[in-house]
Amino acid sequence: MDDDLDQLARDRASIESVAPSAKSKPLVELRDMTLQFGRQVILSHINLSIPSGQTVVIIGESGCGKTMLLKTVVGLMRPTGGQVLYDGQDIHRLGDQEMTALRRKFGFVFQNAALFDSMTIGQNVAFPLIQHNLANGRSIQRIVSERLAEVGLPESVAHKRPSQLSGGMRKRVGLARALVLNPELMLYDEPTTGLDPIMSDVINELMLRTRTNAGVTSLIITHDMRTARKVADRVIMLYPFARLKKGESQVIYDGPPAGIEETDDQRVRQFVRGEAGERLMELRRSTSDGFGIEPTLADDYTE
Ligand SMILES: Nc1ncnc2c1ncn2[C@@H]1O[C@H](COP(=O)(O)OP(=O)(O)OP(=O)(O)O)[C@@H](O)[C@H]1O
Repeated sequence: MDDDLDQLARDRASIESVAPSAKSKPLVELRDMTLQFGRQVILSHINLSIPSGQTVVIIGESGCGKTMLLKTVVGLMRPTGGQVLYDGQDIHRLGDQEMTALRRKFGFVFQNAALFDSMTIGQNVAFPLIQHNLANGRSIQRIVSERLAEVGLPESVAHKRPSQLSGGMRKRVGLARALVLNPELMLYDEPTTGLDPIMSDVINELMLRTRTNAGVTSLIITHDMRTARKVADRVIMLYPFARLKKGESQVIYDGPPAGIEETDDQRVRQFVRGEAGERLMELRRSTSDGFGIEPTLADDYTE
Protein backbone atom coordinates (compact mmCIF):
# COMPACT_ATOMS: atom_id res chain seq x y z
CA MET A 1 0.00 0.00 0.00
CA ASP A 2 2.77 2.42 1.04
CA ASP A 3 4.70 1.38 -2.05
CA ASP A 4 1.66 2.19 -4.17
CA LEU A 5 1.32 5.61 -2.55
CA ASP A 6 5.04 6.28 -3.04
CA GLN A 7 4.72 5.30 -6.69
CA LEU A 8 1.66 7.56 -7.06
CA ALA A 9 3.55 10.47 -5.52
CA ARG A 10 6.53 9.83 -7.83
CA ASP A 11 4.21 9.63 -10.87
CA ARG A 12 2.50 12.85 -9.92
CA ALA A 13 5.81 14.65 -9.34
CA SER A 14 7.08 13.56 -12.73
CA ILE A 15 3.83 14.59 -14.45
CA GLU A 16 3.96 18.00 -12.74
CA SER A 17 7.58 18.51 -13.74
CA VAL A 18 6.58 18.01 -17.40
CA ALA A 19 3.24 19.79 -17.41
CA PRO A 20 3.36 22.95 -15.29
CA SER A 21 0.31 23.44 -13.14
CA ALA A 22 -1.91 26.48 -13.21
CA LYS A 23 -0.34 27.41 -9.85
CA SER A 24 2.98 28.36 -11.51
CA LYS A 25 3.57 32.09 -11.87
CA PRO A 26 2.03 33.29 -15.13
CA LEU A 27 4.48 34.29 -17.84
CA VAL A 28 1.71 35.71 -20.00
CA GLU A 29 -1.47 37.17 -18.61
CA LEU A 30 -4.39 38.79 -20.42
CA ARG A 31 -6.66 40.79 -18.16
CA ASP A 32 -10.02 41.73 -19.56
CA MET A 33 -8.34 42.31 -22.92
CA THR A 34 -10.42 43.74 -25.76
CA LEU A 35 -9.42 44.50 -29.34
CA GLN A 36 -11.57 46.45 -31.76
CA PHE A 37 -11.07 47.85 -35.24
CA GLY A 38 -13.35 50.85 -35.27
CA ARG A 39 -16.72 49.48 -34.22
CA GLN A 40 -15.84 45.88 -35.12
CA VAL A 41 -15.09 43.88 -31.97
CA ILE A 42 -12.50 41.13 -32.62
CA LEU A 43 -11.60 40.09 -29.07
CA SER A 44 -13.77 40.89 -26.11
CA HIS A 45 -12.85 40.80 -22.41
CA ILE A 46 -10.36 37.94 -22.71
CA ASN A 47 -8.88 36.66 -19.44
CA LEU A 48 -6.04 34.15 -19.72
CA SER A 49 -3.15 33.16 -17.53
CA ILE A 50 -0.34 31.10 -19.08
CA PRO A 51 2.27 29.69 -16.71
CA SER A 52 5.91 29.47 -17.69
CA GLY A 53 6.73 26.27 -19.57
CA GLN A 54 3.21 25.55 -20.75
CA THR A 55 2.37 24.71 -24.37
CA VAL A 56 -0.96 26.25 -25.30
CA VAL A 57 -2.69 25.50 -28.58
CA ILE A 58 -5.25 28.04 -29.78
CA ILE A 59 -7.97 26.79 -32.09
CA GLY A 60 -11.09 28.35 -33.55
CA GLU A 61 -12.66 29.05 -36.90
CA SER A 62 -11.14 31.37 -39.45
CA GLY A 63 -11.44 35.03 -38.51
CA CYS A 64 -12.25 34.45 -34.80
CA GLY A 65 -9.16 36.45 -33.75
CA LYS A 66 -6.40 33.91 -33.08
CA THR A 67 -3.66 35.83 -34.90
CA MET A 68 -4.78 39.11 -33.34
CA LEU A 69 -4.51 37.48 -29.92
CA LEU A 70 -0.93 36.43 -30.64
CA LYS A 71 -0.09 39.88 -31.97
CA THR A 72 -1.40 41.61 -28.85
CA VAL A 73 0.59 39.21 -26.63
CA VAL A 74 3.86 40.26 -28.29
CA GLY A 75 3.01 43.94 -28.54
CA LEU A 76 2.49 44.10 -32.31
CA MET A 77 -1.13 45.07 -31.75
CA ARG A 78 -2.33 47.40 -29.00
CA PRO A 79 -5.48 46.27 -27.22
CA THR A 80 -8.32 48.77 -27.05
CA GLY A 81 -9.12 47.69 -23.50
CA GLY A 82 -7.61 45.72 -20.62
CA GLN A 83 -4.00 44.66 -20.16
CA VAL A 84 -1.39 42.25 -21.50
CA LEU A 85 1.20 41.33 -18.90
CA TYR A 86 4.48 39.56 -19.63
CA ASP A 87 6.27 38.36 -16.53
CA GLY A 88 4.17 40.79 -14.53
CA GLN A 89 4.87 43.85 -16.73
CA ASP A 90 2.15 45.62 -18.70
CA ILE A 91 3.84 45.41 -22.11
CA HIS A 92 1.83 48.21 -23.68
CA ARG A 93 3.27 50.65 -21.16
CA LEU A 94 6.87 49.86 -22.06
CA GLY A 95 9.07 52.39 -23.82
CA ASP A 96 10.63 51.62 -27.23
CA GLN A 97 13.92 50.36 -25.81
CA GLU A 98 12.25 48.16 -23.22
CA MET A 99 9.96 46.78 -25.92
CA THR A 100 12.91 45.98 -28.19
CA ALA A 101 14.63 44.18 -25.31
CA LEU A 102 11.44 42.27 -24.56
CA ARG A 103 11.00 41.19 -28.19
CA ARG A 104 14.36 39.41 -28.01
CA LYS A 105 12.67 36.98 -25.66
CA PHE A 106 10.11 36.01 -28.31
CA GLY A 107 10.54 33.63 -31.24
CA PHE A 108 7.99 33.76 -34.07
CA VAL A 109 7.29 31.02 -36.57
CA PHE A 110 5.04 32.49 -39.24
CA GLN A 111 2.56 30.56 -41.34
CA ASN A 112 4.53 30.92 -44.59
CA ALA A 113 7.96 30.82 -42.85
CA ALA A 114 8.40 34.49 -43.93
CA LEU A 115 12.01 34.06 -45.03
CA PHE A 116 13.83 36.83 -46.87
CA ASP A 117 14.10 35.62 -50.47
CA SER A 118 17.11 37.80 -51.25
CA MET A 119 19.18 36.26 -48.43
CA THR A 120 20.75 32.82 -48.12
CA ILE A 121 19.37 30.39 -45.54
CA GLY A 122 22.39 31.09 -43.33
CA GLN A 123 21.76 34.84 -43.49
CA ASN A 124 18.08 34.28 -42.72
CA VAL A 125 18.85 32.22 -39.60
CA ALA A 126 21.53 34.72 -38.51
CA PHE A 127 19.26 37.72 -39.08
CA PRO A 128 18.07 38.17 -35.43
CA LEU A 129 21.68 37.94 -34.17
CA ILE A 130 22.82 40.63 -36.60
CA GLN A 131 19.73 42.78 -36.04
CA HIS A 132 20.40 42.84 -32.30
CA ASN A 133 24.17 43.01 -32.73
CA LEU A 134 24.61 39.92 -30.60
CA ALA A 135 27.40 37.95 -32.28
CA ASN A 136 30.42 38.27 -34.57
CA GLY A 137 31.30 36.42 -37.81
CA ARG A 138 32.77 33.17 -36.40
CA SER A 139 30.22 32.67 -33.67
CA ILE A 140 27.39 33.50 -36.07
CA GLN A 141 28.52 30.67 -38.35
CA ARG A 142 28.70 28.24 -35.43
CA ILE A 143 25.28 29.24 -34.06
CA VAL A 144 23.67 28.97 -37.52
CA SER A 145 25.10 25.45 -38.01
CA GLU A 146 23.90 24.40 -34.56
CA ARG A 147 20.41 25.74 -35.12
CA LEU A 148 20.11 24.13 -38.54
CA ALA A 149 21.27 20.81 -37.06
CA GLU A 150 18.64 21.12 -34.32
CA VAL A 151 15.88 21.24 -36.92
CA GLY A 152 17.46 18.38 -38.88
CA LEU A 153 18.94 20.37 -41.77
CA PRO A 154 22.50 19.88 -43.04
CA GLU A 155 25.03 22.71 -42.95
CA SER A 156 25.06 22.70 -46.77
CA VAL A 157 21.62 24.37 -46.94
CA ALA A 158 23.12 27.50 -45.36
CA HIS A 159 24.34 28.64 -48.80
CA LYS A 160 21.04 28.03 -50.59
CA ARG A 161 18.21 30.48 -51.17
CA PRO A 162 14.68 29.91 -49.75
CA SER A 163 13.35 29.30 -53.29
CA GLN A 164 15.62 26.23 -53.57
CA LEU A 165 14.03 24.50 -50.56
CA SER A 166 10.77 22.59 -50.13
CA GLY A 167 7.93 24.03 -48.02
CA GLY A 168 8.79 21.69 -45.12
CA MET A 169 12.44 22.71 -45.20
CA ARG A 170 11.50 26.39 -45.27
CA LYS A 171 9.30 25.89 -42.19
CA ARG A 172 12.24 24.27 -40.43
CA VAL A 173 14.48 27.19 -41.38
CA GLY A 174 11.79 29.53 -39.95
CA LEU A 175 11.91 27.50 -36.74
CA ALA A 176 15.73 27.62 -36.63
CA ARG A 177 15.60 31.42 -37.03
CA ALA A 178 12.97 31.75 -34.29
CA LEU A 179 15.17 29.72 -31.92
CA VAL A 180 18.39 31.57 -32.63
CA LEU A 181 18.06 34.00 -29.68
CA ASN A 182 17.07 31.25 -27.19
CA PRO A 183 13.56 32.65 -26.72
CA GLU A 184 11.50 32.28 -23.55
CA LEU A 185 8.25 32.39 -25.49
CA MET A 186 7.69 30.73 -28.86
CA LEU A 187 4.76 31.77 -31.04
CA TYR A 188 3.69 29.61 -33.94
CA ASP A 189 1.05 30.69 -36.45
CA GLU A 190 -0.22 27.58 -38.25
CA PRO A 191 3.17 25.83 -38.27
CA THR A 192 2.00 22.73 -40.16
CA THR A 193 -0.39 24.28 -42.71
CA GLY A 194 0.37 23.11 -46.24
CA LEU A 195 2.64 20.25 -45.17
CA ASP A 196 2.15 16.54 -45.80
CA PRO A 197 1.30 14.41 -42.72
CA ILE A 198 4.88 13.18 -42.31
CA MET A 199 6.43 16.65 -42.47
CA SER A 200 3.67 17.95 -40.15
CA ASP A 201 4.72 15.32 -37.65
CA VAL A 202 8.37 16.34 -38.00
CA ILE A 203 7.34 19.91 -37.10
CA ASN A 204 5.25 18.60 -34.18
CA GLU A 205 8.27 16.64 -32.91
CA LEU A 206 10.48 19.73 -33.22
CA MET A 207 7.98 21.81 -31.24
CA LEU A 208 7.90 19.11 -28.55
CA ARG A 209 11.70 18.94 -28.49
CA THR A 210 11.99 22.71 -28.17
CA ARG A 211 9.72 22.63 -25.20
CA THR A 212 11.44 19.67 -23.53
CA ASN A 213 15.05 20.74 -24.18
CA ALA A 214 14.75 24.47 -23.68
CA GLY A 215 11.69 24.58 -21.39
CA VAL A 216 10.14 27.37 -23.43
CA THR A 217 6.55 28.50 -23.16
CA SER A 218 4.68 28.11 -26.45
CA LEU A 219 1.57 29.57 -28.01
CA ILE A 220 0.54 27.69 -31.13
CA ILE A 221 -2.27 28.58 -33.51
CA THR A 222 -3.34 25.60 -35.54
CA HIS A 223 -6.24 24.12 -37.47
CA ASP A 224 -4.54 20.72 -37.24
CA MET A 225 -6.12 18.71 -34.45
CA ARG A 226 -3.29 16.13 -34.66
CA THR A 227 -0.89 18.91 -33.70
CA ALA A 228 -3.20 19.99 -30.87
CA ARG A 229 -3.47 16.46 -29.49
CA LYS A 230 0.23 15.78 -29.78
CA VAL A 231 1.87 18.91 -28.45
CA ALA A 232 -0.63 20.77 -26.24
CA ASP A 233 -0.74 20.83 -22.47
CA ARG A 234 -3.78 22.98 -22.85
CA VAL A 235 -6.16 23.84 -25.67
CA ILE A 236 -8.01 27.14 -25.87
CA MET A 237 -10.85 27.52 -28.33
CA LEU A 238 -11.96 31.00 -29.33
CA TYR A 239 -15.36 31.69 -30.82
CA PRO A 240 -16.09 34.61 -33.17
CA PHE A 241 -17.38 37.52 -31.11
CA ALA A 242 -20.17 38.25 -33.59
CA ARG A 243 -21.65 34.77 -33.02
CA LEU A 244 -21.73 34.89 -29.21
CA LYS A 245 -24.90 35.29 -27.23
CA LYS A 246 -24.95 38.32 -24.95
CA GLY A 247 -22.69 37.84 -21.93
CA GLU A 248 -21.03 34.65 -23.21
CA SER A 249 -17.25 34.23 -22.95
CA GLN A 250 -15.32 34.18 -26.20
CA VAL A 251 -13.16 31.36 -24.82
CA ILE A 252 -15.49 28.39 -25.23
CA TYR A 253 -12.98 25.67 -24.28
CA ASP A 254 -9.99 25.88 -21.99
CA GLY A 255 -8.63 22.53 -20.90
CA PRO A 256 -6.52 19.50 -21.75
CA PRO A 257 -6.58 18.14 -25.31
CA ALA A 258 -7.91 14.82 -24.03
CA GLY A 259 -11.14 16.39 -22.78
CA ILE A 260 -12.07 18.29 -25.88
CA GLU A 261 -14.17 15.59 -27.56
CA GLU A 262 -16.18 15.04 -24.37
CA THR A 263 -17.08 18.63 -23.70
CA ASP A 264 -20.77 19.52 -23.40
CA ASP A 265 -20.41 22.43 -25.80
CA GLN A 266 -21.67 21.32 -29.20
CA ARG A 267 -19.76 24.14 -30.95
CA VAL A 268 -16.47 22.73 -29.66
CA ARG A 269 -17.31 19.12 -30.54
CA GLN A 270 -18.39 20.07 -34.05
CA PHE A 271 -15.23 22.07 -34.60
CA VAL A 272 -12.83 19.33 -33.55
CA ARG A 273 -14.76 16.73 -35.56
CA GLY A 274 -14.87 19.02 -38.58
CA GLU A 275 -18.68 19.03 -38.78
CA ALA A 276 -20.32 22.02 -40.43
CA GLY A 277 -23.43 21.81 -38.20
CA GLU A 278 -25.33 25.09 -38.02
CA ARG A 279 -23.15 26.57 -40.79
CA LEU A 280 -25.10 24.34 -43.19
CA MET A 281 -28.31 25.89 -41.88
CA GLU A 282 -26.81 29.28 -42.64
CA LEU A 283 -25.93 28.13 -46.14
CA ARG A 284 -29.51 26.97 -46.57
CA ARG A 285 -30.82 30.31 -45.37
CA SER A 286 -28.49 32.24 -47.65
CA THR A 287 -29.51 29.97 -50.56
CA SER A 288 -33.17 30.73 -50.05
CA ASP A 289 -32.18 34.40 -49.79
CA GLY A 290 -30.69 33.99 -53.25
CA PHE A 291 -26.97 34.21 -52.45
CA GLY A 292 -26.12 31.50 -54.94
CA ILE A 293 -24.96 28.68 -52.63
CA GLU A 294 -25.16 25.26 -54.29
CA PRO A 295 -28.63 23.90 -53.38
CA THR A 296 -27.33 20.33 -53.03
CA LEU A 297 -25.63 21.29 -49.77
CA ALA A 298 -28.85 22.52 -48.22
CA ASP A 299 -30.91 19.65 -49.66
CA ASP A 300 -28.48 17.12 -48.20
CA TYR A 301 -28.69 18.63 -44.74
CA THR A 302 -30.47 16.64 -42.06
CA GLU A 303 -30.41 17.67 -38.44
N1 LIG B 1 -5.79 45.64 -39.63
C1 LIG B 1 -7.05 45.20 -39.57
N2 LIG B 1 -8.09 46.04 -39.72
C2 LIG B 1 -9.36 45.61 -39.63
N3 LIG B 1 -9.71 44.33 -39.37
C3 LIG B 1 -8.71 43.45 -39.22
C4 LIG B 1 -7.34 43.84 -39.31
N4 LIG B 1 -6.57 42.73 -39.09
C5 LIG B 1 -7.43 41.72 -38.88
N5 LIG B 1 -8.71 42.14 -38.96
C6 LIG B 1 -9.92 41.33 -38.76
O1 LIG B 1 -9.81 40.69 -37.49
C7 LIG B 1 -10.47 39.43 -37.51
C8 LIG B 1 -9.61 38.39 -36.86
O2 LIG B 1 -8.47 38.17 -37.69
P1 LIG B 1 -7.38 37.05 -37.33
O3 LIG B 1 -6.33 37.13 -38.40
O4 LIG B 1 -6.95 37.19 -35.93
O5 LIG B 1 -8.24 35.71 -37.50
P2 LIG B 1 -7.76 34.21 -37.31
O6 LIG B 1 -8.65 33.59 -36.28
O7 LIG B 1 -6.29 34.17 -37.06
O8 LIG B 1 -8.12 33.63 -38.75
P3 LIG B 1 -7.38 32.51 -39.66
O9 LIG B 1 -7.60 31.20 -38.98
O10 LIG B 1 -8.15 32.59 -40.95
O11 LIG B 1 -5.93 32.91 -39.81
C9 LIG B 1 -10.81 39.17 -38.98
O12 LIG B 1 -12.21 39.43 -39.15
C10 LIG B 1 -10.00 40.16 -39.74
O13 LIG B 1 -10.67 40.55 -40.92
